Amino acid sequence: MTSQTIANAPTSDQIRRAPKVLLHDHLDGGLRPGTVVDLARGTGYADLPHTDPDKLALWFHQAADSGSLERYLETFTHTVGVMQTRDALVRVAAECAEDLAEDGVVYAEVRYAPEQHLEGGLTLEEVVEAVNEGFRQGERLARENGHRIRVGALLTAMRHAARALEIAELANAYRDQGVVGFDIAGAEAGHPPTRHLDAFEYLKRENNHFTIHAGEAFGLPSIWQALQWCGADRLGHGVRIIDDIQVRDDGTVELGRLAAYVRDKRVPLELCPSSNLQTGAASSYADHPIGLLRRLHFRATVNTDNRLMSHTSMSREFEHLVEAFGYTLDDMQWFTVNAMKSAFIPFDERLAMINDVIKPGYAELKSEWLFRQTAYTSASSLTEG
Ligand SMILES: O=c1[nH]cnc2c1ncn2[C@H]1C[C@H](O)[C@@H](CO)O1
Ligand SMILES: [Zn+2]
Repeated sequence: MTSQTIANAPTSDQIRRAPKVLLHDHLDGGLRPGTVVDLARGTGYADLPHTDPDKLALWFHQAADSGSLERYLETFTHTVGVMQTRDALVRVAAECAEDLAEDGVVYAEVRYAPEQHLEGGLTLEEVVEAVNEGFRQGERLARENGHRIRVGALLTAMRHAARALEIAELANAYRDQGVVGFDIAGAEAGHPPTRHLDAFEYLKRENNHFTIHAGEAFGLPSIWQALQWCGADRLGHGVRIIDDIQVRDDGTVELGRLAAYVRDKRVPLELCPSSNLQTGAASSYADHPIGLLRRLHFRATVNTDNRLMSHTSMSREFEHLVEAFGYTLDDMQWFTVNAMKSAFIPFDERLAMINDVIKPGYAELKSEWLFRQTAYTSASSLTEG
């Protein structure tokens, strides 16, 4: 790396303080390890592989590091297992909002599957209300600690199950009460999103928004179905769109019809680099398709997916990308504005976040960098003179 790129690289502290926007984060993939242990004790959940929080954190990370989406998803048995009571859901949601705010996230859409939290006798509505209460509590606590964050919920239906329409109706019912959209997740191979067309058609008739996990473990057909059959507003991951992009030896690039459609229509890609490394969708940060997709000006965004399983945060994701691609604060701002433009809240609110929070935040950090640069230049000219 040249001294120029080192001087331009944001520091860890700047990355953390930079305003960030997160569109793809699973509530049941982001618990604090200590909270999993506490909740298991409190609710009588006896199946945790460890009761020491550090050992448990390592277990989640290693077990998820399997190279297969199916095995990665098995680890959720334990987090979902301890999220079956109202108090547990409120606590997990509040801590999620606090942790994201502490990490410099100013806007987040956090998803979870209500149908997976009914074992303790809660109704779907009670699940949504508990999580909403937790998010509001976390936003308040964050504000008391000097951070501002807004968190919206996405309701996920599991693609192997048959409750998508019911969950879509639930998302619509809570639309103006903290729920901003709908998603489907779960193992991709063998579970095409077209099985849930009734849910997507219902949401379209209601002028509502949805994203679909597609193009993660399975390639282009899954992305094509999500967009052209189901009408997804965004792609959860979508990273395999790279299979429709040809880079020739002379550096020229050719987009296939689907990749061209995704770029032309500005379809947001909710890219999750660390998660992709764990499930085998990419082999290293430096080889992750995000580098090419950013260069080609796709509507790429950076996301965490599952902070517990991937031992990550938004700041960590950006640190990896800064190291792999030499990204600067300008690149971070580009990804952040892309994400804010792609959020499911109304246009005027997205615009206000961009103009009043994101741009001023980056301008402030860049001005710090300018002063650092002046100090660096005058110090080196003194030594050289
Ligand atoms: O990366 C993912 N791909 C597909 N499904 C996922 C991913 N991460 C989490 N999930 C599943 C497991 C969770 O229990 C569910 C709802 O958050 O969504
Ligand atoms: Zn996901």
